[in-house]
Formats: sequence, C-alpha cells, structure tokens
Amino acid sequence: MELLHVHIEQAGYEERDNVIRNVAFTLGSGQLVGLIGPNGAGKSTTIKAILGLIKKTKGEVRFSGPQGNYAYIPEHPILYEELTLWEHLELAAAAYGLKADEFRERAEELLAQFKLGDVRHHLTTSFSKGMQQKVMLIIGFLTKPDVYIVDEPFIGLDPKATKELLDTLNAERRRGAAILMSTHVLDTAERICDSFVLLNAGETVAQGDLDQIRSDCGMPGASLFECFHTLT
Ligand SMILES: Nc1ncnc2c1ncn2[C@@H]1O[C@H](COP(=O)(O)OP(=O)(O)OP(=O)(O)O)[C@@H](O)[C@H]1O
Repeated sequence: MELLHVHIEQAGYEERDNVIRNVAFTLGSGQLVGLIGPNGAGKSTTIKAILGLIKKTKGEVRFSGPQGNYAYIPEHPILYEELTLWEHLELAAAAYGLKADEFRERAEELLAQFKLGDVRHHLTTSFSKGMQQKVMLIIGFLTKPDVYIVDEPFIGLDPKATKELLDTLNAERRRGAAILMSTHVLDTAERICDSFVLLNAGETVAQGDLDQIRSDCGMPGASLFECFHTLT
C-alpha cells in the first residue's frame, strides 16, 4: 500500500528557488528508503519540502495511509527548556490525541528500550546530546504514525542506542509503517534500506535498490559507498 507519494518539481529558498529539481519517489507500507547525498546535495531541503515548510515548492506531496499522518524526527533536538522528559511525552500524546492507557504503556516501553526511565522527571536541558536525541526518537515512536521522516538519526547515538533505534524501526516496518531516512552512514544504510534516493546538487543521480544503484553507476558488485563516490 502506498503511504507517501512525493514529486517535487522544484523547491528552494528566497535567494534560489531551484535548490531541488525533479525529485520523485514513493514510500510503501513496510519500506525503508534511504535519502543520501553529499553535504549540500539537498536532503534537508527535500525533507522540508515534504513537511510543507518551504513556501517555494512546486510539485505534489501526498500522505495516503490509513491515518494520513507522519512523525518527523529532526537531526537536532527541539526541546522545551522548562519541561521534563515525561512532560514532553505528555505534550506529544495530547497533541496526537493518544488515549491515557495507550500512552502510558507505549511511553514506559520506549523509556525502558532507550534507557531513559530513571531520568523521566528531569529537565531535558540537563541531558547529554545523545540523550536529547533519544528523547526526539521516543516522541516520534510514541505516536505510531503511518510514515516516519527521520533526518540523520545515527549521529550522537551510542552503539546500544543505535541498536534500539534499528530494532524499533524494524518493529514499526513490520507494523506497516514506511520510513524515509536521510543519512551519511552508508554502511548502515546499505544494510537496512530497501531502496535509495541518491541526490547530488539538487538532482536525483540514482534511485532504486542496491542493484539498480550499481547498474546506474556501472559497477556490479560495488558497495553503496563506492557507488556514492562514483556518482557524486
Ligand atoms: N535557509 C536556506 N537559505 C538559502 N539556501 C539554503 C538554505 N538552506 C540550505 N540552502 C542551500 O540549499 C542547498 C541544499 O542544502 P541542504 O541543507 O538541503 O543539503 P543537505 O543535503 O541536507 O546537506 P548536509 O548533508 O550538509 O546536511 C545548499 O546549497 C544550501 O546552501
């Protein structure tokens, strides 16, 4: 089942309205698609265009899942100074209209998974960078949306947290959610993604599963890392 359809003809900023040109892909139920490309290629701009945060966007973005919703997990934590971790979770639950018992069960499960149970009543400003990143993951996972849009989730996470993240993403895929994930961590992306959208200078230079990417760059048997270097 298709959950997200993206066709951005053009998106950009005040000074330059065509940072992204002709980026198109779909996300189906259970799919994990990696959005990759060098610094400045346009990954964040693509994500912002999908989220409707860029005024100068031409094209179409359609969330077509059963709930029609999504969770965005940003690269840099966005947290309220005056709220504890638990209050952040309550706020998210209220915003998404989660039922109280459903919220508590899901929150406890995620706090245990990401090892933040002991600090639930602490202000998130007292947390390390990695802990703050984990709070953003928990808030995203709390709402069980149709689609996840995750911007570079691996930076700053320790190996245990990375494993929890990968396990939770897999569980969400089994539930039927789709995931768009931008990342520079290509060996992990190669291992976990079903397919890729490889951007360079605002355009798609290769797209599809690893075999399609390999054939786009004429390197059968190459790693994603090697294809990336050839194509960008
Ligand atoms: N707010 C902005 N105003 C004007 N230009 C911008 C703005 N944000 C990004 N750009 C430009 O758009 C282009 C794409 O940037 P973008 O942040 O989408 O790249 P990225 O692929 O996410 O890079 P990175 O891997 O470094 O995060 C770059 O040339 C950048 O300079």
